[in-house]
Amino acid sequence: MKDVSNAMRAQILTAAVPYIKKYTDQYVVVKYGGNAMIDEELKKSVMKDLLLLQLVGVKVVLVHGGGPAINSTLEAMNIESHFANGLRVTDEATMDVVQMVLAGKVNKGLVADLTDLGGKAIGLCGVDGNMIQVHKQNEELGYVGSVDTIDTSIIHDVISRGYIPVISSIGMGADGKTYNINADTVAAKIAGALKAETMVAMTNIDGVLKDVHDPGSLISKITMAEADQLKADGIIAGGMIPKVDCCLEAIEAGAQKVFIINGEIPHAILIELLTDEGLGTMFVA
Ligand SMILES: Nc1ncnc2c1ncn2[C@@H]1O[C@H](COP(=O)(O)OP(=O)(O)O)[C@@H](O)[C@H]1O
Ligand SMILES: CC(=O)N[C@@H](CCC(=O)OP(=O)(O)O)C(=O)O
Repeated sequence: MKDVSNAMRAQILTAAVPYIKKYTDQYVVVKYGGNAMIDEELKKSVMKDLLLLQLVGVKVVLVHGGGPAINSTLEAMNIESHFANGLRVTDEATMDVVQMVLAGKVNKGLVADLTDLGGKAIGLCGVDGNMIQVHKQNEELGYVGSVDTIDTSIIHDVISRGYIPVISSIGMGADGKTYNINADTVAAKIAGALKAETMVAMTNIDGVLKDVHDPGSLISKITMAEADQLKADGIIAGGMIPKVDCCLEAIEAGAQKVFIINGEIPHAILIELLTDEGLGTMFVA
């Protein structure tokens, strides 16, 4: 019995070799957030997958959100949450909480998980090293930043030293203030700035669906024109709109492989990248 399972394990590992070769030395920007990040065990399993990718030579960049964690902290502090077009209206008090939760609790939690699993990770936000420079998107949204430039030098440094950069979506304004940015947007901008070949957005749904209530209606491959049509038809709605927009932006910036996958499926990222079996939605030009 033991021999059979060992043989099977070896078969699975060697079957991944041609896929691994495709990604070796390539940047893979992973956006991880939302509800897919809530389950602690699942989170550890995702971190293990990222470490495996790093071990086989992939330059992993982890960009994280944490919307649900911000919501629950705001609620505990009796601060109301408001959103406009999927973006959090961020006054000064809300910004303090966003920074505390994202750059503190969530970021350090992910770094701790990666470290505990034997990996090497450095937690950063866009304020560190003035990495993500922003301007105020508009007055109505308050401290929400629109990205002007990304300085990738610190990302290169961290990766060259063998660490996974773990980046939270907070930017630095020319006015000396810190700004809240949607984490999908940060992932797409970083993918563009790094000229990454691959971006993977992990969420809590299988990908883009023709009918949001029917998991069988998954669209495995979607072009930019098709995505625009589905948005116009109201089929891509809510939180999926900014996510799809960011995927399209990554494609426009030159990424070849852009996916939305369900982070709640165990080892979804390994299955998507290292097997023939496409799990989620792949974006193509
Ligand atoms: N056509 C669609 N296909 C899939 N999900 C959709 C679609 N339209 C709207 N959605 C919604 O978008 C949500 C994903 O966005 P969001 O919750 O903001 O993700 P995250 O928190 O991971 O960033 C899904 O859970 C789903 O409810
Ligand atoms: C401006 C804005 O909306 N920022 C987001 C940042 C976190 C995020 O994007 O988290 P998820 O990826 O988990 O949704 C927020 O405050 O919720």
